[in-house]
Amino acid sequence: MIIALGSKNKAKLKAVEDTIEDLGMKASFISIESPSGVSSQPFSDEETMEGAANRANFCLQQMNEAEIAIGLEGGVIETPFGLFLCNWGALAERGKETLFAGGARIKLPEEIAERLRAGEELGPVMDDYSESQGINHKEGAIGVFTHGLVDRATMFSHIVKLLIGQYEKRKGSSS
Ligand SMILES: O=P(O)(O)OP(=O)(O)OP(=O)(O)OC[C@H]1O[C@@H](n2cnc3c(O)ncnc32)[C@H](O)[C@@H]1O
Repeated sequence: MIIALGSKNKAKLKAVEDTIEDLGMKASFISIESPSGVSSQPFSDEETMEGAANRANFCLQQMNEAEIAIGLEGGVIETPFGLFLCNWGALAERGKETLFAGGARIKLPEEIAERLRAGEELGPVMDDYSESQGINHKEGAIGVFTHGLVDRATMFSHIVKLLIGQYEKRKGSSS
């Protein structure tokens, strides 16, 4: 079985690799850059979900050899308690309804939230905050603000498991 991923982001690649290994799946995976079709900093669950679904569907269209394609998208969501990280995954399969799964959420510190509300993107803001480069490919904001206990790859691997689990359940139900 071939699984396609609609991104070249290292944390997302690791999440899919780790999941295939953890689940002992007989699967190989390929990845291509896929457009999200939403703003570069999604600001709601709906926009983040749409980005994930667009990436998965684009990827499946481009990759004929793939049975399923996964799109993973990061965003933020405004709540009465502050601005929270939100992450979504979508799994596309030919002729079937797209499956969705959401990831863990944590509140962003107000100094980060204010910069996002003013129009900046989380990736560069996190690099600036951490005095590092490419945090979105490494531990991510979730890793930085959980003292490394849950990094971006771990958070996304949970989403990928939720997607593969729903896919397997659907496959089992229809056979
Ligand atoms: O290559 P792609 O797949 O586009 O990965 P990305 O990290 O650049 O893009 P996302 O669509 O996942 O995230 C949207 C924006 O939010 C940033 N972002 C999201 N989650 C983040 C996190 O946990 N840490 C740092 N930046 C994050 C990211 O860098 C983008 O600027």
